[in-house]
Amino acid sequence: MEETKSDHDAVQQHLLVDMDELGETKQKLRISELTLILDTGVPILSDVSVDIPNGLIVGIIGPSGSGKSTVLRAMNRLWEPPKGTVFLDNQDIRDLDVLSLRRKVGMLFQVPVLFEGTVADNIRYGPQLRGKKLSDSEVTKLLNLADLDSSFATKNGNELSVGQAQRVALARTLANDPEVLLLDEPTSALDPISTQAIEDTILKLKKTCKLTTVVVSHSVRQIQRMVDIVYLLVDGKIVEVLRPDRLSEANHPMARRFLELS
Ligand SMILES: Nc1ncnc2c1ncn2[C@@H]1O[C@H](COP(=O)(O)OP(=O)(O)OP(=O)(O)O)[C@@H](O)[C@H]1O
Repeated sequence: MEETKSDHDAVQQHLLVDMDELGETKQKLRISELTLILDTGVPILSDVSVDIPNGLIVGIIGPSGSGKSTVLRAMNRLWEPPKGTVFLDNQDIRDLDVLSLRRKVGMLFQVPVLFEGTVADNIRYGPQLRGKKLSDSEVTKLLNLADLDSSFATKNGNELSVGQAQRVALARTLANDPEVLLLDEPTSALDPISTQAIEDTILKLKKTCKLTTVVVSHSVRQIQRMVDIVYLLVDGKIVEVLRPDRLSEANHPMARRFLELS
């Protein structure tokens, strides 16, 4: 059945989240009625609206294939959303230079891919594109932020575990001084220790830098540990918006099933 504007409003009104209660009302990023229908006529996203308040961590969860990554990729134009659907600080991201958008809205993927060269080369890469050379102490600071010590700077990517490589990828993203961080199942390939290091870093960045973060995760536990607001996506539609401590109050049958099985 097609979702209408009033269905969307109903979802929003049903919110168990009071944005004022969360203390931040300014929207850093906003997705408004985003729809993707493939040429074959298959709908992938239907009228998806997501508010991402400044300085908070927003989670997007839902069954496999529900469209979570597509929503995330729209936020830094890895998938080009239609005009008038995604806004950063109230500016349509389609009107922004794509490279500067991706610097402001950094992304971390499920599996880290490091460039050839040392860890320090990787971390220096982004700033270098803008003509800035990070000093050794700046590289160390970024490594420390991602819970790695300075000895990693001279290592090569192929000497690292996946967990360490993911932390380097995080440090590399942070080197661009992003305003928003997009995390696409950032710890699903990692052991519990590396998972905790990534989660702790994100929580620290929220506290110290008020970094706005959007995380797609299959782990309900991770969502409960990290996020302020949870959007539940089912079959390309936002069906619930909840606080992480109130996930059990989800009404949508598919959302309930997903949460029970997770
Ligand atoms: N440009 C595209 N062309 C064809 N199919 C697409 C395109 N973009 C997304 N899809 C399809 O849309 C659906 C949603 O994909 P997406 O990766 O966003 O879901 P997901 O919720 O992140 O899934 P998972 O949890 O398994 O990673 C999938 O069936 C995918 O194959």
